[in-house]
Amino acid sequence: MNRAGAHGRPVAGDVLRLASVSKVYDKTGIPVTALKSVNLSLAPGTFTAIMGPSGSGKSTLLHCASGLDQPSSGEVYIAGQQMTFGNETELTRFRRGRIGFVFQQFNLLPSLTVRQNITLPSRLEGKRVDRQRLEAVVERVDLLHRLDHHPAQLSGGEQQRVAIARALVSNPKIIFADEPTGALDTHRAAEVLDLFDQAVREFGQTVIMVTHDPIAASHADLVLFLVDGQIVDEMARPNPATVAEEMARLGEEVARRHARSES
Ligand SMILES: Nc1ncnc2c1ncn2[C@@H]1O[C@H](COP(=O)(O)OP(=O)(O)OP(=O)(O)O)[C@@H](O)[C@H]1O
Repeated sequence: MNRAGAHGRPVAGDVLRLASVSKVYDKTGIPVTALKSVNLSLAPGTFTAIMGPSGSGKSTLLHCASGLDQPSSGEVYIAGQQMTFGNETELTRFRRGRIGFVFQQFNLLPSLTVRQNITLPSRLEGKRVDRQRLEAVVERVDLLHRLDHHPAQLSGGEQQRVAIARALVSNPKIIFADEPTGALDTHRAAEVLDLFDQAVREFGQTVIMVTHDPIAASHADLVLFLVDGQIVDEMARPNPATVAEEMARLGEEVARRHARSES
């Protein structure tokens, strides 16, 4: 069980806590339950991967935990502060400074330089960018020589490193990464995963990442496995072979379950 255990008991100092978070999509009149009373707690300075078969609720979990979407019920806490799902302005304010994002498609602004992209969230907040932090982060992602370039002049891997620097520079409580290596070749993917490792070890960052890739997941301290909207298993000290095996096992279990419900 993850740190909160089956009952979602709070653990002092958690960076992320989900208490009985459920999500039902009901726009079309046919309700789809994507998350079923999920409890989860993450300690600071940890790297967690979320895996599961297609449609198991990984993206929904990431979106509800990061305030990109609103749970149907349950509570989300970031560093002890409850996320209030009032209006978009309130949520944006809550996320700023607390939450960093890294997406599969990088989401950089093409008209801005690398430096401007990295510092944009702080500038939107009206905060001065800490020069020392900026330098340390840019050096760590090895982009010092590219600060005045535009995203179109960079490779995919370099663009993702800009996105990671952007997420790191404001020193958020937690970084949510959605398939961050999905658009990269193996070599670039490894570089990006090493950066997450270093962000956790050197900067004490907390990272939670959705991935389909057992190799990417094996960089995490802990892998959580989702099936039908529930965390059904977890694996500490994962390696690519054990993660792939577990995914195969869960895939077979889901296929059997669906075959039974159809017969
Ligand atoms: N906006 C929506 N409206 C209705 N149903 C949705 C919506 N978004 C997701 N779902 C459903 O919720 C369930 C979980 O979806 P989710 O995208 O979270 O899964 P996932 O594990 O991230 O899938 P994948 O690995 O294929 O990206 C699925 O059954 C999906 O069809």
